[in-house]
Amino acid sequence: MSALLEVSGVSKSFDGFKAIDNLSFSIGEVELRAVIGPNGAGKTTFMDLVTGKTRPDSGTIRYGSLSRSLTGMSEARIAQAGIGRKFQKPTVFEDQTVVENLVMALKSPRNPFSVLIRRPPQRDRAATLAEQIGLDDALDRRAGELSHGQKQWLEIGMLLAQEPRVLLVDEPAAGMTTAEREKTTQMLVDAARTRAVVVIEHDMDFVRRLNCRVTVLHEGCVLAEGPLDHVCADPRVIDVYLGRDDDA
Ligand SMILES: Nc1ncnc2c1ncn2[C@@H]1O[C@H](COP(=O)(O)OP(=O)(O)OP(=O)(O)O)[C@@H](O)[C@H]1O
Repeated sequence: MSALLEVSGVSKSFDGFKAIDNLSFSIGEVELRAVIGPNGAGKTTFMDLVTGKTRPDSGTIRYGSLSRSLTGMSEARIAQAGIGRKFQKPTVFEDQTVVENLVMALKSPRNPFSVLIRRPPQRDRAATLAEQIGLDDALDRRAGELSHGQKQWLEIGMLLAQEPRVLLVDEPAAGMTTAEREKTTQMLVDAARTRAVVVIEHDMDFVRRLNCRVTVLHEGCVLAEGPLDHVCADPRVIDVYLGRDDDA
């Protein structure tokens, strides 16, 4: 499997504290990966480094066919290059409808007025995305009226509209009902059929349903990696993560 994203020997300290410590991590072109680990393990900082929000002190992050490292690029340029990120809190345009949100997010052309003049290809593409995220019966509803779970799906749809090659998703299941979690699992599994999807999650039932390779981070580096049952049986993982009631 060829790597789409390759993090090599990356370190990042905050005020002398090593949040990421010589981290090496790679993900394939088409892959679903869960990243788990105790609080403070460096999961969010890892995503901040990949998206350019935070600059590494050392190491390289290579992506796709780009010959240069992502580490010198701006956040906007990294996003344009095909790395999308979903934060924990949904950020949708509450006053716009579902279809308007999706049309605005479409890769090109980025023109909100196309919704008003109902340019068919864009509306059609938005409707297809709405179907993918289970909101096809809510196309003309204001995003502000949606439930928390539906807003999360809308944001996933808006990210998919950008046609990312890598999608980074931070704790998608937080605050969702069981039914919403199951739907979200399916959405991420489907999204990973054509791209790389990396999911940070604490909910182990959710991770189990993703049925994918798991990377366990601890103190800023990879503690274990492999199928969920394999990493869950690792005494080091039990010791630092699963065995601790406050983290599991
Ligand atoms: N901007 C920052 N300034 C100072 N310290 C930071 C900063 N960002 C992260 N850290 C520290 O780096 C460490 C790793 O934090 P990070 O948020 O990446 O962990 P995490 O694995 O995502 O944790 P959680 O599961 O609680 O979200 C923590 O000790 C955190 O306090």
